[in-house]
Amino acid sequence: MHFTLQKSKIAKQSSVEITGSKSESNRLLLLQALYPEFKLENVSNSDDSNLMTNALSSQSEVIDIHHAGTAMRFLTAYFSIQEGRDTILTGSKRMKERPIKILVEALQELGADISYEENEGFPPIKIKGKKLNKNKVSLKANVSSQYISALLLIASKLENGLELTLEGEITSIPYIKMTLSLLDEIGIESSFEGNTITVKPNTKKLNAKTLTVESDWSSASYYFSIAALSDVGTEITLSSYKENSLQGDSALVEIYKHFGVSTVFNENALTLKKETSNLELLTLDLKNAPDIAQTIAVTCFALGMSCDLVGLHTLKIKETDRLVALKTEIEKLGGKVEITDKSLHLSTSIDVKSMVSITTYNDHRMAMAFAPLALKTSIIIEDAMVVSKSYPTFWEDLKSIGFQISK
Ligand SMILES: O=C(O)C1=C[C@@H](OP(=O)(O)O)[C@@H](O)[C@H](O)C1
Ligand SMILES: C=C(OP(=O)(O)O)C(=O)O
Repeated sequence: MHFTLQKSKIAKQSSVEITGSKSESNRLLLLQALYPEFKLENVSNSDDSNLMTNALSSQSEVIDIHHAGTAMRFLTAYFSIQEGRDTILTGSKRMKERPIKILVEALQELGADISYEENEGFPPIKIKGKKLNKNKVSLKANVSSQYISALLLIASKLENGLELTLEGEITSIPYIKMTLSLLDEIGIESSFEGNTITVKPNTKKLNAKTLTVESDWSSASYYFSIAALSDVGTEITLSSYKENSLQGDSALVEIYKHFGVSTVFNENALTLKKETSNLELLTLDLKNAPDIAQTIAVTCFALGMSCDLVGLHTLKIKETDRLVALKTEIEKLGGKVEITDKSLHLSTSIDVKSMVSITTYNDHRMAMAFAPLALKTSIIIEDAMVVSKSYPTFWEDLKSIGFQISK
């Protein structure tokens, strides 16, 4: 279904509640399956977290995880240690193109029994759950941190814990640290020194407690963009957020200062305020926050700013090739974009074309990143419900703050 967003203006003050982080939820749901003694609040209502919940309680042999990358990677590790159980993990057409070999080889090295059902190195995979008897493994760390988090999540259930050696430059480090912090919150010990991560084994019951998931910072990014494109003085309040977040995308607070967006924390609420700004060339390395690259590129384009975004080497293997998708769609709107396989350069643009139809390529973040442009011009977002992968109420929330959206 295509949505038309008429050129809109938002209220001077508005507020939006966003549910729990998809990344934190998917980790905690897996940990809860391993350690049922703790409870969760503010779990993400995203499709990807629902798929994770259903997969963890499913008794079927074949589990289809659709487009959910973290769920695919985390469940590969989880089912590898479900002794005596056979599972086939499959997914969407795109999921079958998203590489998993580095994780599969690391698990096989630890003793797992995993084979490919179609193409080597890619889902679907067949996992024969068993006890893993080794505790040391090395893996390449520059392709996806999700492989590393997957291993860390099951590590405490291995007889001797786990010692992981990370090879090469480590990408998306905040996501690895998030995994270790959540292990620490539930009482599992670990250390991360240089390129070695160790996790201690655990056979005890953990102390029962309730963990409240912080709301999703990647979802918040679209409001940072909306604030940046709004009139000076506009305020948007988002909840529930913490000043000391486990989510690397909280770097938005610093990054959006370049666009004249200031932020104030008040208990669990975060208020964004548009101030005046200088529209200078922006250079950013996003290897620690890849999921906000699309938001930032579109904000720059809408404000007529040029930017150099680097550290984008993981974007090609996400829901779509996000570098190619960004170039194609920004150029439809009249922008000029140059890409390599790890960077994007946007030249200053003059006008944003009106009523352009944005293709979203089964990528929730393409739909959400381009939506704020409706503050500048009318725009069509194709296959708009793609947003449910991470943020199902996105369109209702946008309407509630003044966006004019019709089918
Ligand atoms: O661990 C996680 O929750 C995630 C890690 C990142 O992936 P990469 O490490 O593959 O960049 C990020 O892009 C993804 O949306 C969520
Ligand atoms: C890359 C993402 O998700 P995943 O890898 O879990 O599919 C994302 O949400 O932007």
